[in-house]
Amino acid sequence: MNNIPIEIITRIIDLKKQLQKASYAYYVLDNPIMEDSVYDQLYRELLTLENQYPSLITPDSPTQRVGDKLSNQFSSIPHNIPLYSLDNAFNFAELKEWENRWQRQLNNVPEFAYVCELKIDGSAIALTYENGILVRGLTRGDGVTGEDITNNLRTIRSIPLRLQIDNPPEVLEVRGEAFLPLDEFTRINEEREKLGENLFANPRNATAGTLRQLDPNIVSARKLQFFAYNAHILPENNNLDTQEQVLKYLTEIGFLVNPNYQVFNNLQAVKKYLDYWEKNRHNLPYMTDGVVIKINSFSLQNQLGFTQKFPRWAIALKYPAEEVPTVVERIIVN
Ligand SMILES: NC(=O)c1cnc(OC2CCCC2)nc1N
Repeated sequence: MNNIPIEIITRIIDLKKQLQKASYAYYVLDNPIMEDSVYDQLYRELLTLENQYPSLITPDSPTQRVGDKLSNQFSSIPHNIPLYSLDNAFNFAELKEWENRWQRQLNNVPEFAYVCELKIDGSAIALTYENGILVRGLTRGDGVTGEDITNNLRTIRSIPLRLQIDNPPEVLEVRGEAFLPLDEFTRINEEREKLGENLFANPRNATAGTLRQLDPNIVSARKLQFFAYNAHILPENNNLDTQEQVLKYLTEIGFLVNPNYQVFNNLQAVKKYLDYWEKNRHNLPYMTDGVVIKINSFSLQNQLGFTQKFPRWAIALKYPAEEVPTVVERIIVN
C-alpha cells in the first residue's frame, strides 16, 4: 500500500462510491442516475486499476460480485440471531383467534397497529454486515444454523455489498426473501427444457435450487432479486421502535423493500388489504403465497416473545395454493 500514488487510492475509492451509488439507484430505486455506457466505462477503469494494484481490491468493490472460485460444498454457520418461521392462518376467523390470543396475553392493549407485508414466495436469507460491509449470507437452514452461500448472494444486484450510509452500525443483521421474478422463472425453465433438464415446479424451488448452485456464475446468470423485511442492529441499542421504521430504515441504507406494505389499526382494515391482494396479487411480477401480519410496536413484540417455533406477534394469512403456469403445461396444452 505504501508505494501506491495517493491519486490512485483516492480514484479507486471514488470509482467504487460512484458505481455503488449508481447500482443502488438502478437496482433498488429503479431510477437510473447514470447511462449504462458511463457505468461500464467507470467499471472498466476500476477493473484496470484493481488489476494493476490488487492490494487495493476490497470485498465491497462492484468488481467482486461474481467470484470465480467454485464451492465444493457450503459450510454450516450458526445465525447471530435465530430465524423464526411464521404461524399460519387460512381464513379471517383464524386471524381473529390469533388477535384474541395475543390480546389476552397482554390483558387487552387498547393502542396497537399491524404492519401487513406481502408474503414473498422465495427463500428466506440472513445477511450480516460489519461496519457496513457484507461479510456473510446464510440460508435459513433450520433457523439456528444456515448454509454459507455468501458468494452466491453477492451476485444478487439488489443486495448491497456496502450499506449506503456514512456511519454504518458495527453489526447489522438483515433478513429478507431471495426470489425469482416470474418472467425470469419462465426463461430459466425454457432454457432447461431446451437442454432436456428437468423443470423447476415453481419460482420458490427455482430460487432455492439456484442458491444451492456451487458455481456463482450460474447464479449470476439468473436474475435473482431480494426483498428485505427485517433488520437487527447489534448491540441492540438503536432507535428503531417499530416494524414500519425498520422497513424505512432498510430502504435508506440500500435495500429493496417490497413497497406494498401498509399499517392498519385494526383487523377489519387488514381484511380489506387481504381481500384486495387475494384478487390482485396475480398482477405482480413475482409469486406471493399470502400476507404477513406483524404487530408494529417492538415493545409489544418483546412482551409477547416467541413460542418454540413462532413469534407470537406475527402470523401469515395464506392464500389457497395455486398452480404456477410452467412450460410443461404449455406443451400439454399445445
Ligand atoms: N416471505 C416474506 O415475505 C416474509 C417472511 N417473514 C417475515 O417476517 C419474519 C420475521 C419474524 C418471523 C417471520 N416477513 C416477511 N415479509
